[in-house]
Amino acid sequence: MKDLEKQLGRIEPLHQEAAEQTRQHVDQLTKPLGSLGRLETLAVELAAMTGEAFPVVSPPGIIVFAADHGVATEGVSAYPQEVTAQMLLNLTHGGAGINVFARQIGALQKFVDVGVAVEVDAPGVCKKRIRAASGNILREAAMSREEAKRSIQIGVESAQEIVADGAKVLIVGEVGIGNTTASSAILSALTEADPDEIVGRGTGLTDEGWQRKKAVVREALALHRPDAADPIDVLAKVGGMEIGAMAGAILGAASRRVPVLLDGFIATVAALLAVRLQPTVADYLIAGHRSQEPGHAFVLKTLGKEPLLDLNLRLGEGSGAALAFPIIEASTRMVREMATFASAGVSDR
Ligand SMILES: Cc1cc2ncn([C@H]3O[C@H](COP(=O)(O)O)[C@@H](O)[C@H]3O)c2cc1C
Ligand SMILES: O=C(O)c1cccnc1
Repeated sequence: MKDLEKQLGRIEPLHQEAAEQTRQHVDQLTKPLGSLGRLETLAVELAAMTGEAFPVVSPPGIIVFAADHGVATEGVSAYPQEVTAQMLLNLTHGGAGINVFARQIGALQKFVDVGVAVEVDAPGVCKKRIRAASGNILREAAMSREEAKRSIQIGVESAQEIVADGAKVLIVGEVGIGNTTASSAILSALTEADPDEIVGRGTGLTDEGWQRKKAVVREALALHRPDAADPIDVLAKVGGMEIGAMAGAILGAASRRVPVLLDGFIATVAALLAVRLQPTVADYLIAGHRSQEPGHAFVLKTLGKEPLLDLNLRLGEGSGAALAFPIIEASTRMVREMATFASAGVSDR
């Protein structure tokens, strides 16, 4: 995507010198060699991403993108479409799960409407509406190619804005009734995964609803035949605007050397889209948690990422990533605040 490259610039390779400096420093801290396990590798990864041997990850920035899905009328979600707009309003009032966890970690928060069916009039909503809900993928494309590109562009810009506001790590989240259906279709299209293996119950479908959802994904893929080698085609035909925006935001953060802490199934499918658009973005991703949605384990494996937490969550909104944030913050505090054997006068081996 040429315009995207122009807008992003290059996503820089990892900073090996900073990583090496951190690795050496971690080995001088007052603890048995390697005893802080994954925290140690995380600290080194964060140095490689940011280019700083003593990285800072606070404050994190959380962007929640909201959009509706035409396919929601096909009985693929346990909840009705109007919940998307209602949850967007709830987010601006600070009452959603992600608001609570965002406050807990002192995060900057941004809520972006990229295509909710009914416009929400609230001062906290950033209005970047592409259209009122995507098309029903059982009958038509989710959106045009131009609209898909626009969703990515909005994501890039939103990330650049929150980074300019001071965010040191990016978390992307979403609300959009029906978006686990769209994410499953994207994942199947990009990886040829069998819908039976990756389609889950989303918000809590009954057995019957779950079977219907699998059939919907299968039929939508058979109708549109998205081109796996063309991520924009996949996004346009079976995706969603908030998923495109999340992919764009992930690219936008990485282009500023800002690490991305991934949430659940939907956010991680967006990350896979981003990786297919620009493979180097993979170096800037940390998996926050593993969601209950079966496709999440699959997409994490495809990306080669091991999640920090496994708490049986299935909420989305960025919630699992926000809950994982204190772990990455701990890794940076370890580097910055622990004494070394030399400074503390503790005997080395
Ligand atoms: C009250 C409520 C709050 C939510 N917050 C996130 N989601 C999550 O559930 C939806 C996806 O699941 P499905 O594909 O089954 O519709 C998305 O809105 C997602 O963000 C919610 C869902 C509900 C009902
Ligand atoms: O894993 C997720 O992100 C998820 C799962 C179910 C419903 N909403 C989000």
